[in-house]
Amino acid sequence: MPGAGKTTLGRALATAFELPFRDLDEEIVRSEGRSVADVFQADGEEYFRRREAEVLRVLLAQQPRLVLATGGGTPCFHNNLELLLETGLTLYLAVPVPELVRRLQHAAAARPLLARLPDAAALEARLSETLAYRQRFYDRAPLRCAAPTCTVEAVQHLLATYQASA
Ligand SMILES: Nc1ncnc2c1ncn2[C@@H]1O[C@H](COP(=O)(O)OP(=O)(O)O)[C@@H](O)[C@H]1O
Ligand SMILES: O=C(O)C1=C[C@@H](OP(=O)(O)O)[C@@H](O)[C@H](O)C1
Ligand SMILES: [Mg+2]
Repeated sequence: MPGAGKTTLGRALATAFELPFRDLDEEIVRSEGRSVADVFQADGEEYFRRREAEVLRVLLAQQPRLVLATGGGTPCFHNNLELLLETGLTLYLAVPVPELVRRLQHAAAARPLLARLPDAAALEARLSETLAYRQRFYDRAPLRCAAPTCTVEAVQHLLATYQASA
């Protein structure tokens, strides 16, 4: 979900694992030469999702070993989840909606699907609806950590347990 901490934790995990880090939104921004908000505004969500799927495929083909922070919607469109499950190890950051609201209420403008909502109650309603639809995708990730313990150390522990059971 937006605000779950994918970009923040992904960067820290990449440092800890000494792997390159990429943020899919940043790759789209680089490829498009404009912000995510501008892409949504000028060309709409369908266009953004098409570019998101294309940029994801190019990135994974070019750089198979990396830590990748996706966007919150990435696994829910264009079979991206199947690709992510086949090519890598996916981690779902489960963060309760009220905590997402706390993190995003002053930063929603940069996230077009959450922009222009009148107040925190509307933001909470939008996030709850979005999560209710997306949960089925997020639950397919083999690794999951729940706030407030989505730390580098927690993920290292999760990975060790996962690898020991593989
Ligand atoms: N573990 C955390 N605890 C509290 N705030 C966090 C945490 N991780 C990220 N944040 C804050 O939440 C906001 C969204 O983080 P970000 O990494 O951009 O999330 P995402 O990429 O999932 O949308 C930022 O303001 C960030 O500083
Ligand atoms: O949840 C979503 O559909 C989106 C999340 C955003 O990324 P973050 O999850 O990093 O905010 C970005 O990809 C776009 O605004 C759409
Ligand atoms: Mg992000």
